Amino acid sequence: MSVTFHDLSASTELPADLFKRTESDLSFFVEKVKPIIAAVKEEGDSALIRFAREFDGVQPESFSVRAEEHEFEEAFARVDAEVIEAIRFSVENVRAFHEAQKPEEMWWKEMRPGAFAGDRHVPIDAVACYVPRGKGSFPSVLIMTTVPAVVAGVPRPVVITPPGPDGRVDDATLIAARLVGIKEVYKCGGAQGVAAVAYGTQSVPKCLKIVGPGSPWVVAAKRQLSNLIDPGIPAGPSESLILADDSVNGALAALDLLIESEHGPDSSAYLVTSSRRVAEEAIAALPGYWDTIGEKRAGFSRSVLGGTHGGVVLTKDFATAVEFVNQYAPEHLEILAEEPMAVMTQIRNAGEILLGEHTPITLGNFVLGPNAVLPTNSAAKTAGPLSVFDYMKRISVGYVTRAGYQQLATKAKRFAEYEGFPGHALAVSELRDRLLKGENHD
Ligand SMILES: NC(=O)c1ccc[n+]([C@@H]2O[C@H](COP(=O)([O-])OP(=O)(O)OC[C@H]3O[C@@H](n4cnc5c(N)ncnc54)[C@H](O)[C@@H]3O)[C@@H](O)[C@H]2O)c1
Ligand SMILES: N[C@H](CO)Cc1c[nH]c[nH+]1
Ligand SMILES: [Zn+2]
Repeated sequence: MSVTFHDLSASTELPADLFKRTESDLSFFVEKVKPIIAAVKEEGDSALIRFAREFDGVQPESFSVRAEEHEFEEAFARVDAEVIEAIRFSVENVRAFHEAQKPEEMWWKEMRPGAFAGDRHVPIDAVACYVPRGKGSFPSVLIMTTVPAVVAGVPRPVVITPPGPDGRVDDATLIAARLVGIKEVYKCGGAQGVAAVAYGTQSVPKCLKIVGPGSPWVVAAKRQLSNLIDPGIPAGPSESLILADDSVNGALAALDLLIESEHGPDSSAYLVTSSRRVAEEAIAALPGYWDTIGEKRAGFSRSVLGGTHGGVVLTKDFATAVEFVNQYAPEHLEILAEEPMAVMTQIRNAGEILLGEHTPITLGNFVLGPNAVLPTNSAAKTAGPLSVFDYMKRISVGYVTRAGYQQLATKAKRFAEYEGFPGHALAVSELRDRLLKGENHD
């Protein structure tokens, strides 16, 4: 399969079809997850075990829904020391980034003399972090979803993730959990995992919110259960745009186009450029890269870049390329340009922006520090990356002193009378002063 080439060089029109993702239509999955959710609600753990056998191919007779202490210890013995070191390195950077992002516990402002108002930032009691494991294993997603939970001070952060056929959690995912300080890891994924944390089962605690990316099964279940559990920012199949100007080596742009296109056939990835040379060099380079990355991942990348959700887009001019990015609102945006910082200031919609040829998306996915769980399917038009704020809520606080009271009461009484609330008005009338002095209402 060759790369899909969208030659828009003769027009400034941007066809709406190019902005569609596989997530755009979830109706098939929404219907299919209904009986799975109902079974978990009804049967709890026994449904989780049945689905783990059916969807994840779990073989062993004995299967614990919660990962046990010995499984963490065995994971450390089985994983290469350099991988453990890379996990440690990532945890340090991701923690430092989110600590810098964490808001003050409280802020106050004197609104008028003697009248104070502010916000408290309070962690959410119990948050579930979804770590996918279908087309790969994702210790990096464990880091991205749990580190901000710990930094925010969530009392009960829990991880859910599908088991492998051996009935175990991926080893590096368990190691990452231990290094972050997560104690509860449950072996359930897909729609059944989302239902487990929405309803609670014999083993799995009911949580207030779920964060983390997942397959359409996960996304559909989150939508279905959004009245029971806060589904967090939408994070579905990975997607990227590489925006390149004429200063760029097209073969380098193609290299970075590989990154998110190898996630799965449901991903989306485009190189967007106003340079015909860059477009042609990229198209020429990709088959050689596919030959080096193994059949499974090359197959995914080929189907994305040769299909209807990816490829190379050649625009009339660079301003139109920038406009394409803003309309698409990608999860990951990489800018390869002579002046990437200047181009960045023209971008209004993207989950993350990675600048220049030494900042490939791979660094952001794993080790740089910002969160790599980002809004997909154009949600970056209104939402940002996963952050400590997703694990906290604000509580507004007000305090008015005796000296500050009268000015506010006079104004509030006018509102109360206009809006037709006599009780509100009475509460700020002279009656209050009399009651405060110990007199009675008569
Ligand atoms: N946005 C991000 O930050 C980010 C990060 C990593 C991965 N991703 C995306 O997350 C997704 C991960 O998907 P995945 O498949 O690898 O893992 P996943 O864990 O999300 O999905 C696998 C689960 O889906 C369920 N499932 C599979 N087939 C089913 C069927 N026929 N019926 C019912 N349930 C079924 C099973 O429970 C299985 O355990 C990918 O699309 C990837 O692009 C996104
Ligand atoms: N690309 C994903 C976020 O969209 C993050 C990731 C993890 N592993 C590989 N990639
Ligand atoms: Zn990735």
